[in-house]
Amino acid sequence: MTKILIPYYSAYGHIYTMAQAVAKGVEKVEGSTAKLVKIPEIEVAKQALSTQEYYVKAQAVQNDVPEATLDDLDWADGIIWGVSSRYGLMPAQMKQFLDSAGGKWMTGALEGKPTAVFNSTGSIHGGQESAILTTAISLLHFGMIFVGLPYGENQEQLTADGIGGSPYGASTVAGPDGSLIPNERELLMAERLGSRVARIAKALKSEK
Ligand SMILES: Cc1cc2nc3c(=O)[nH]c(=O)nc-3n(C[C@H](O)[C@H](O)[C@H](O)COP(=O)(O)O)c2cc1C
Repeated sequence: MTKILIPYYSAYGHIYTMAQAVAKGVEKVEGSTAKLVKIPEIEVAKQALSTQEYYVKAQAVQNDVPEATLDDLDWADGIIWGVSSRYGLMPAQMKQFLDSAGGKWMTGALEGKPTAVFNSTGSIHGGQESAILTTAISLLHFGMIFVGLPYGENQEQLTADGIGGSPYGASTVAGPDGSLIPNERELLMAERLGSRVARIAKALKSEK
């Protein structure tokens, strides 16, 4: 069985919806299984956001998703990270989790595992590419093999419409007020990203 972990942080639910599409893509690859885990909330954000009805509702929907642990990283043959943009970068929640994984970096536990990133922003030019590419820097420090989302498999990218998706990874535009939901084309690209990582993880595993 090829095991693909999908650790994500989603304050308002868009990344969670994308994560489900990524998982669907993983499971389309024969012999692959996907596990969704949410990155733990940080105290300062909990205090700031728990008064927002929209945040509370989105968290309730994710109640049954287990929290990510460092052991999950060992379990996985491939890891696809769900990272929304915070000032053009990954959220502090995700950075804190990665920082807590220093032991995995030291032992090289993640070296050679394929990895990818999907994203959500408020606005079209709010930093989808910057958040994905800067997250890739950390993943390369862990020795992971970064997997993108090629045009050849994702013709939806060849558009001037205000949708997500780039050669760097799948993404969605949530809208400045968060009122948009991931559209069909964005979900399809997220699915294909899941399949691509699963296929690569399966091939790498068979070589061991
Ligand atoms: C502190 C903070 C910083 C943000 N920074 C950006 C940003 O740089 N660019 C952008 O387009 N959206 C930004 N947003 C909007 C989020 O990216 C958007 O709410 C998120 O993609 C929605 O995903 P979620 O529903 O999974 O939380 C920011 C939101 C917050 C709360």
